[in-house]
Amino acid sequence: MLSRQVIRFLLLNKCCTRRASGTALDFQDVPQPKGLPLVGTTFSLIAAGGPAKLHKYINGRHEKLGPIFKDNVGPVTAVFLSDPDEMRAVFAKEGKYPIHIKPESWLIYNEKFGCSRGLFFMDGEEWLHFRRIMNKLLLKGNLSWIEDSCDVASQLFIDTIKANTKQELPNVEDSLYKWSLDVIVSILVGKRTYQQYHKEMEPLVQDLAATIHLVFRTTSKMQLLPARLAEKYQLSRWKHFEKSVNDALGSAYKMLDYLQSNFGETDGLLAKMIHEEVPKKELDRIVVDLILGAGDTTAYSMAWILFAISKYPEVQHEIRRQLRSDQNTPLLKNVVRETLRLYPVAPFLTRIIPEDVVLCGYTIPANTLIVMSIYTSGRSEKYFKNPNKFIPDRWLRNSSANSNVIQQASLPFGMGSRSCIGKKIAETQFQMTLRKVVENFFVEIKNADQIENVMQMVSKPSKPLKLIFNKI
Ligand code: HEM
Repeated sequence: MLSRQVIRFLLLNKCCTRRASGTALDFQDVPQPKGLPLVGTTFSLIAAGGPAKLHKYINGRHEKLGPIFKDNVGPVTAVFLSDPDEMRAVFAKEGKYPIHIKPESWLIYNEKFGCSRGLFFMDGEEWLHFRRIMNKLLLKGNLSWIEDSCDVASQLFIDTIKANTKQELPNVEDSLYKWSLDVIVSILVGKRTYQQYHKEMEPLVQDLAATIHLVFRTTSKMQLLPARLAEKYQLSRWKHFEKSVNDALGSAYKMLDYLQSNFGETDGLLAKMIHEEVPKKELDRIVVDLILGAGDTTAYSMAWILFAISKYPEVQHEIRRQLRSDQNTPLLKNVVRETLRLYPVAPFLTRIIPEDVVLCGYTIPANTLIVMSIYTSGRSEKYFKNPNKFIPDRWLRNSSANSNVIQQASLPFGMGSRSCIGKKIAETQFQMTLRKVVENFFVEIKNADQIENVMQMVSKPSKPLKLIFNKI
């Protein structure tokens, strides 16, 4: 019998040969798991642990079927892809207005309440217009103002920890949600204003953190249900979801109104958007969605970073040692990269390509849903030596720890013109907070062995982390 690795090697080689000879196979030949018509493998997914295990379930499918397979997700046929080179081919064909899918429950909510939303929900010319403005403000040029804002917010987090040293930090998740919202509000109004007024804003930030935290729980509970039916029959899950979104949008708009009426003219993002003449209505939509988009992604990524450095204490010691001689040590950046490779909070990226595209040697018809398995590519043996090990130095140029690492094999923020607009904010806040944590504390974890990676809209630790911050 052929081993799994041999089968994978043959599949990969077959892809390359077909691509080189220019003879693509038909869509119907794309490998497919056995499943019931219509529901596809939904039942196998439930048996494998439900949506919480989706990334691992799809990873298992890739191990069996190779870098490409197709499967029914409910009534839709999707193509799953895990090879980084083939993903690059998808982004190369995504065109001027890349299309990604949005959670059905959110689309129904937006439709029901006539809710216009920010960048993630925009499409076509409208998306491109506002995306260009936001690229200029958040991804290009001098971004030292972002560092300044992250500095204030990460210091607030350190102060929270200082009040809880030598004992388990209670409600780590809540503290991290609060920290992620401190960052985004500080970005909106600028460092000086946030430094001066954060105490006054505290109840609003706490309220935001709580309501946004809840929305992600209720959205993930909608994952396996057909949202339209759940709404039509007013199932309790739908009702909880609808209420939580009302509350979260309500508190985000309340915060925005407060910031605009008091601090609209400061040196933060709000003032920069006004300067770029973003109309009030669109400014509100975009900013509210930045607030919502920042919450869970950064809170759980930071949780994974704390998990990683407490599980690998030698990494903590090394960061501290390197910081003494080089404040700009690449190790901070590489710890963040390595954490996001192993624990990407968004383990899948989606695209719908408006023309036929050849992937792994198969012709994929226009408008097919393509799901890129970032969790699987980030743990690919082809690109990462000892893929399941946490080795931050593998990202060093000319690293002996890993000579064949390539950027596109780990895409936590996506790729191309529709990649994450909050990437620089997130990277800056992680590095800055990590630096401050390591400079002030030695972090221990009491339950590392019990922590699994589960999906609840984003991938997160299965249990609250039991972290102890020892002052140094
Ligand atoms: C670890 C942190 C984060 C991760 C891993 C992450 C991941 C992603 C990914 C993968 C996408 C691309 C989706 C696609 O290609 O279709 C995306 C888009 C987006 N992200 Fe993030 N994100 C993070 C933090 C943030 C933050 C801090 C903000 C807000 C300040 C934010 C706001 C957005 C928005 C608005 C979009 C939609 C962009 C568009 O459609 O043009 N994200 N994010």
